[in-house]
Amino acid sequence: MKVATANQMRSIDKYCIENIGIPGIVLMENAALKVVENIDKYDSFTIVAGTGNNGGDGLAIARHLIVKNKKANIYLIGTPEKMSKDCKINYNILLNMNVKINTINQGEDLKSLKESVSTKQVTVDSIFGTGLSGEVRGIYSDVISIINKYSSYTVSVDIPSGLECDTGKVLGISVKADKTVTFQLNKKGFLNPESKKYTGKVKVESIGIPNFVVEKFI
Ligand SMILES: NC(=O)C1=CN([C@@H]2O[C@H](COP(=O)(O)OP(=O)(O)OC[C@H]3O[C@@H](n4cnc5c(N)ncnc54)[C@H](O)[C@@H]3O)[C@@H](O)[C@H]2O)[C@H](O)CC1
Ligand SMILES: [K+]
Repeated sequence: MKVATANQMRSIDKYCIENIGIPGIVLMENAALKVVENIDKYDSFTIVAGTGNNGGDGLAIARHLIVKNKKANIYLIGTPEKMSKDCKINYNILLNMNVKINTINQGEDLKSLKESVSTKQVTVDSIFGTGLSGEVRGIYSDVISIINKYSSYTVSVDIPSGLECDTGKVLGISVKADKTVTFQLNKKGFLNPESKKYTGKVKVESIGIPNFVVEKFI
């Protein structure tokens, strides 16, 4: 099975968008729908989103769950100003749908997150993906601790947040997922036996990237 590094995934993404003309938001929507396919047998969710494209995936997942009349509590770590372009698109769609988005800035907000993670069936981890760089600290570390302590079933989007894509090493702290839905290709870090504690079962899902593009970079 082919495996990819973070840089290879970024190059594949870039080529799709710039040379083939598949907009990033289309890849993000495909990614979100594949995660929803893997979790839609459940009824209640806590979605924890960062401000990069991994977070954007999570916000799109939340939208599809809401449209399916599932109970979905959304928690955003970071400010809308920091959002990537495609994350912001999905954020604005939810605002236009009058969906409540809880922001986690300080300790007080963590109580609400703990309550949701403890009572909903599934926690969706869409904090960091291939863009994680450097140690996870502060509020991000607090959030991951809460997920690991109180979530009964955790699904990580693309990569458990806190796990380094290329090595499978934990950068300070990582989500311990029951399942990881990773996009298009398995990740090099998942070959590290130590990563199994954090990825749980790995499901590789195509997100509509043509094979010839993958073969160009892998
Ligand atoms: N072709 C594909 O595979 C697709 C993947 N998608 C998703 O996009 C992410 C990668 O998105 P990116 O914006 O590059 O990065 P992340 O969202 O993973 O995180 C970046 C985000 O986090 C901040 N950050 C990074 N390190 C730290 C840290 N140590 N502490 C705090 N904050 C940190 C950074 O500033 C950014 O804000 C990929 O994993 C997939 O989920 C696309 O959606 C579809 C195509
Ligand atoms: K993640």
